[in-house]
Amino acid sequence: MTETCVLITGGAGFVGSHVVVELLEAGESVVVIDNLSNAASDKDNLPPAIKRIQNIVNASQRKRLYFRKGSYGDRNIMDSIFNEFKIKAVIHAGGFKAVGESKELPMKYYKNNVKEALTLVKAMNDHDVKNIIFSSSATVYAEVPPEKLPLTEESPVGNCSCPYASTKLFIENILRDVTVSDGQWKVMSLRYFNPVGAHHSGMIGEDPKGIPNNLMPFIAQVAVGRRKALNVFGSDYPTPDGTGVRDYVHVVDIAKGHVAALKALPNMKQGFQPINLGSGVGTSVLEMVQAFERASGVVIKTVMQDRRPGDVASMYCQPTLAFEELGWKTEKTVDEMCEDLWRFQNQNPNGLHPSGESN
Ligand SMILES: NC(=O)c1ccc[n+]([C@@H]2O[C@H](COP(=O)([O-])OP(=O)(O)OC[C@H]3O[C@@H](n4cnc5c(N)ncnc54)[C@H](O)[C@@H]3O)[C@@H](O)[C@H]2O)c1
Ligand SMILES: CC(=O)N[C@H]1[C@@H](OP(=O)(O)OP(=O)(O)OC[C@H]2O[C@@H](n3ccc(=O)[nH]c3=O)[C@H](O)[C@@H]2O)O[C@H](CO)[C@H](O)[C@@H]1O
Repeated sequence: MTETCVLITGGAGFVGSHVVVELLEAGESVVVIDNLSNAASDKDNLPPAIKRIQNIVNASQRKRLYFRKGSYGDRNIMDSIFNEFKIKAVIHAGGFKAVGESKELPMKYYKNNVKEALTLVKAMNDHDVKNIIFSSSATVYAEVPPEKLPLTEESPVGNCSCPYASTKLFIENILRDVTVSDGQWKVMSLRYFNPVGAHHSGMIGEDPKGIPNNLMPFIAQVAVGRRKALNVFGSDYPTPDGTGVRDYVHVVDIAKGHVAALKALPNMKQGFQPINLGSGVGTSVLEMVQAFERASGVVIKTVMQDRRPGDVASMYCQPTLAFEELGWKTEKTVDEMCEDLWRFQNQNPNGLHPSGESN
């Protein structure tokens, strides 16, 4: 009999790998499609992230995990997956996400994130798979004055600060339009705020290529001795300590949000639903540094710098809709985010690359 599975694109990546663990633990069978464009690979073509997931979960859960190497934009591979398995829903976590690179190479982002996603959606439609959970981002929100915080799903979107952000909004709009044209489609667009941390086991976590752009991987690499000091981008923001404030959320909480979304999908009142995944609490750069120092026992050297172009002073969400619609709220604290990230960084000072080198 054909096995019923959840298909996840980008399942070897940071968020995707944590989602896969939570899905398996929730009893789902899971097919991962990833082209390993931003995930470590091994000679046998089974990426280290997938091997490590196999070690985290138990034997019966391991049997329910399948990996296919390829692009979600490759119609032949997608057809073969939809023919081989009965896919009950797709979690679309694959794609490119580097803000700076997207400004230098916008076409690369529009092709991979938007054009290839069209192929995925068309393949789903042709195989009558009409349930999708999309990895969207808080970056779709337009900048608002501080008095308009927290951001709700009704807050204005658009005016995107970079091509990456535009691709996320394009995909949301495509999916929304598809639900309007065909009432059988159910789409949940999960707008992540700042996912950080790692799995409690220390086996999987964020494995950025080159110099990290984001705060927490950078702090972790300073702590482990790979970088000399953290550049704090801006100390004159209108925030309590002058540094930027964000809504950090543990990646395992984010992953659990996908399991909750999967359960809620069949009972959705409307075809398209954006949902914020955040804690609702803002934490400053210096507060994150202090939390990481507590978790690691390492003093993080900081150097105050000018503001990073495109950054906002403060950004955090109102997460009440996630609780109403999904019964989801964050459970893990900033200290747990730092403790788990530190465990992962300590156990894997050079990331997940099998040769031990940074990828
Ligand atoms: N991590 C964040 O801070 C964050 C915040 C908001 C939204 N998101 C979104 O969440 C998703 C996952 O982010 P992440 O942090 O896990 O990134 P990631 O780069 O670690 O994971 C993405 C995965 O997708 C794969 N991929 C890329 N293009 C592909 C293609 N055409 N076919 C198959 N696989 C492909 C990559 O190899 C990688 O393993 C992305 O869509 C990202 O835009 C991430
Ligand atoms: C402009 C930009 O890149 N935006 C992306 C970044 O948002 P964010 O800017 O929210 O996340 P981030 O981790 O890059 O930065 C968080 C905070 O730390 C500050 N900071 C960051 C790095 C550093 O070396 N020093 C430092 O001070 C930064 O100015 C901000 O105040 O990540 C998000 C995912 O989590 C989304 O992908 C955003 O699109």
